[in-house]
Amino acid sequence: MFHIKTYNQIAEDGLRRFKPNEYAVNDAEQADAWVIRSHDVHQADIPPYLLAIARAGAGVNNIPLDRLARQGVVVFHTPGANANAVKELVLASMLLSVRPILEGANWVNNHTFADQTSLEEAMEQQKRRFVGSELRGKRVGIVGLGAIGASLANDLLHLGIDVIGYDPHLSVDGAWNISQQVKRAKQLSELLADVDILTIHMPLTDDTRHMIDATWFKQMKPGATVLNFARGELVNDADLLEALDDNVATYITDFPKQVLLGHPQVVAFPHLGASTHESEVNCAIQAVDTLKLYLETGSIRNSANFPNTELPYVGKRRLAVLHLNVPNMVGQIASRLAENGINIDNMVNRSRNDVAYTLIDIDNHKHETLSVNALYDIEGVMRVREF
Ligand SMILES: NC(=O)c1ccc[n+]([C@@H]2O[C@H](COP(=O)([O-])OP(=O)(O)OC[C@H]3O[C@@H](n4cnc5c(N)ncnc54)[C@H](O)[C@@H]3O)[C@@H](O)[C@H]2O)c1
Ligand SMILES: O=C(O)[C@H](O)COP(=O)(O)O
Repeated sequence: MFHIKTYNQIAEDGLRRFKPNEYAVNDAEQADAWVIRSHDVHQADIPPYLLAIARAGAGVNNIPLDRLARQGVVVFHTPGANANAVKELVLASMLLSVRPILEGANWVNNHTFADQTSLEEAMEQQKRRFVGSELRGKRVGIVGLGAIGASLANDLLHLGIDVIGYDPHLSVDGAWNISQQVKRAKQLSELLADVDILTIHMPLTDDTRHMIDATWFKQMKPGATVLNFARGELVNDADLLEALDDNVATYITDFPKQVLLGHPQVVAFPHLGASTHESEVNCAIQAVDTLKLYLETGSIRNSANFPNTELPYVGKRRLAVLHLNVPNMVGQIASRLAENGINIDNMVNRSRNDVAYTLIDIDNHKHETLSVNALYDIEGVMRVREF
């Protein structure tokens, strides 16, 4: 029986995939794994028995990935599972940025009128205040062409928008998802100087924190809009406030900051990007499925801190070893097994940055002689599991 603890609102459709005879959800403090959304793991105590954390969502900046990797805790996330929800909110925000839709709705809802005739007269008189423009023909710059950015780029083309993208780390597979009509900026400056709307879809990391600052804003056209549905900490708020007094007309974000609240040129949503039923279900299902795969077979899919490592589970005795990515680990593991008279039937080893993972299927009938302690004795081994 595995024990699972959840943080935040995780869709029932996902949690139902934990079969009650094999998993207990939120019934014990000592959980083998957590399923979370934006829960801040940086501040959490990580118990030694915790095997994995599954983030039902894309961004993993709320999780100390490297520290957990060195503690042998595998972190999973759900790439792409909420991309459509975010894209649709970004599209809505782009429409809000060119037409004073909210202002018009607020005006009509916040007034009282003597009768229908006076309502209609007031409307006809006032509607000139709410004239906007159209998205068609505008130029949009997208920074980060991953799951959200790529899908957005393709849809914007269908709306008659000129799209230019920038992503220095774009994978070949990622590039295949993007229409050839999306222009590619080789330098960020090519994009910034030229767009009416800039939208940010890159992750928050130590390299990108506060990256969007005066050097970006100063290159932008007067009257430009900036959309940030990625993370608040990507932006230097002081520089943004100066830019709003200068050339940037509007900032629309999913990540409200105290210093920006109430600013007449800022529209902020309470982190609603992934908050659709469809996206919450997608994320929960993907998170639970990858977590179950790991807990039940040792295979790692969609991890954010360990290499993806899959070995079809054929019911043989299996060892799963999380270890540092240093020379001769596989050799030492194989020697220890040989010393115990154990024959390796199948094996896979993958590395990612400082850590690595080795999955070994061994001959069933020899298993009595095995002691995982023999593997823990190897320096650099973080965790050994047996199946
Ligand atoms: N508002 C929300 O509710 C919500 C929902 C999902 C994701 N997000 C945020 O959006 C981010 C992107 O999500 P995604 O699903 O598209 O992730 P993704 O991993 O599919 O795409 C991120 C892209 O950013 C690119 N990138 C990395 N560093 C870059 C840089 N310095 N300049 C330009 N591009 C860079 C990567 O190469 C990648 O293609 C997430 O990391 C998360 O922070 C927010
Ligand atoms: O990175 C993400 O997936 C989003 O920010 C969604 O966060 P949430 O799951 O807390 O809504």
